[in-house]
Amino acid sequence: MSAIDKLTISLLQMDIALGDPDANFNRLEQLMNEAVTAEVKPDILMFPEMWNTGYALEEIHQLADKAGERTKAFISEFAAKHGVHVIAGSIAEKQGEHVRNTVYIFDREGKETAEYSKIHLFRLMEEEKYLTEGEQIGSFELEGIPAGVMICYDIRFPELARKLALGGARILFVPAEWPNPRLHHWRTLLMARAIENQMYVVSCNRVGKSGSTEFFGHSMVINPWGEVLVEGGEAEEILQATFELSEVDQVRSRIPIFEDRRPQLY
Ligand SMILES: NC(=O)CCC(=O)C(=O)O
Repeated sequence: MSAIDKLTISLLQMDIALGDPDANFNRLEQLMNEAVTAEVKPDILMFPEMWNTGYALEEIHQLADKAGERTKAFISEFAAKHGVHVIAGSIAEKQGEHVRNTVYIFDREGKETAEYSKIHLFRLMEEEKYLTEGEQIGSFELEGIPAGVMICYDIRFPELARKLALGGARILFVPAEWPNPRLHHWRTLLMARAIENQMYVVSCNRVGKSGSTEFFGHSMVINPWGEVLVEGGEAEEILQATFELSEVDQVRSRIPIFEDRRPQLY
């Protein structure tokens, strides 16, 4: 059993201004202030992929946050002030000569506890031409709960989700910028990752347009049985779900796939 059982998460399904970090920081701050109020106090906030710049890849080396300093200061202060965990979407982060697509995780005290850089770069959006891939998987603990994080295209690689699950993950977080016309893939892959690994899958996708590319939202929280607890529409919104980690144990003991695996054969 995990340290705490019940968690409430708020997903900030936002539009992203292409190549305009100031506008994106301002919009995100407004949404964060709407998401955490005296009446509503989620345990976790989560944002979409590359929310600081969008896919402004040709200018990404100028626009990326240097060592993530601006993002880290901003999120850390908010997390500590409101006592909330933050899965800070991902940002374009500059480290020396390299720009990576990186997610930072903050705890309720505002301390950064983990980071993960996308390991599978998406050629259809030319990420591999401008970005450097990460070299480590995204395993971490959130208040004693083993968890994992993958970014967008990563969900097409079931081996990665399985590795995180075998490492103990009970929740998988997926920030994304997943566009039309692949809604069917988005929903199916997220549900598959939840069902096959019997864990919660929590995804936050952006909305809006970038040139001719349209992003459809449909952020989702899916339980370990594969049921969708909440799903966004196609406009900006804050989605919320409350779930119990003990459901992971219930599903895993009902159909014990982790005991029945035959990895010696495959
Ligand atoms: N930002 C991304 O990784 C997009 C992935 C995507 O659209 C896909 O179909 O895969």
